Amino acid sequence: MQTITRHLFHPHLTLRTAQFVRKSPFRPFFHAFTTSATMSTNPAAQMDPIEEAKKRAAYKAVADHFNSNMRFVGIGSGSTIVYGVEAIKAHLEAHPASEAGHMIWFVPTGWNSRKVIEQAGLVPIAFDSLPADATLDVAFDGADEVDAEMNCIKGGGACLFQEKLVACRSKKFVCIADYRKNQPRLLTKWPSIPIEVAPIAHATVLRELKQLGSVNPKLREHSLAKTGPIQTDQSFYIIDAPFKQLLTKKDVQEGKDGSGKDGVWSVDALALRIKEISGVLEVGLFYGMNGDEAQAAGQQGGQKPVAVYFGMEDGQVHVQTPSQ
Ligand SMILES: O=C[C@H](O)[C@H](O)[C@H](O)COP(=O)(O)O
Repeated sequence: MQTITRHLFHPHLTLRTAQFVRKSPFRPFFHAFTTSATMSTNPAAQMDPIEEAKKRAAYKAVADHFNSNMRFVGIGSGSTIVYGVEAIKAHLEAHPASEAGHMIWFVPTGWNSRKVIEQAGLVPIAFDSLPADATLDVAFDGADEVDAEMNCIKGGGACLFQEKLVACRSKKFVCIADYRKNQPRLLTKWPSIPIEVAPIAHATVLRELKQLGSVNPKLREHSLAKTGPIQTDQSFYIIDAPFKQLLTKKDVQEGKDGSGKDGVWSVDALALRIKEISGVLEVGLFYGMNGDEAQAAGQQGGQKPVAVYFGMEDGQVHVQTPSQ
């Protein structure tokens, strides 16, 4: 963890890191890094309870879903996944993959994710360098909010497009989060849906989102306004679109209308509708099938996690699976 923190404050990265920290959705990333640094340099210091919750969840998720025989492992983005990489590194120190006669390639979901992989001494492989027939054994990633049906909002750190590519190329996406993310419906505590858009199309996408019922969707900008919009790893923009709380499948089965009337949408209907807008690269709603369901249907992987590990306030880890 010390090396990760040192790397983030390396002079070459100062500007990018500072930009990363300033805007609010990225602050938790910075918080995790600084808190972790405090933890590792001052053993007497108390760890932030939220960071403790993330760490416990990450270690349990890795213990349950990672092993040294794996070949390709996806690594998501954000403050929580840092603990997942820490847990993987610890596992590999005790059970080296070389003893199993091979190496493990770690597939990042963006620039920051790749740096976390590298600083842990693990070996990254770019998504587009994967062998054509390779399916990832597992992908670990965080989320901004998770509903009762394990739909997720992602993209608070602007990495949703590559995260979705990696999740859909993995046998299973395992989500790691703290208790604040565990909500009955999406958009309960997390305020908006991140949407990655082509810069030239941002104004028309904003207009269409308003027509779909989004109240005051905004282009995500650096807090220093003159530095302009945040750019993703694809050099695209992010729009944060608030909507009314999203209905689950169960809500719809019980007769609620999630077709967009009066701005009330179900997760699936809204995700599909937003994806239809010209200029949208990807929407930060992870929904539909999980990896197990996708493989049973002859596909590679799914957007939804097969399990969500929530670090709870009481020190426990709650594991949510589709059967619950
Ligand atoms: O774009 C960022 C990703 O979707 C993150 O996985 C998500 O924002 C959760 O981040 P954190 O672990 O920092 O809460």
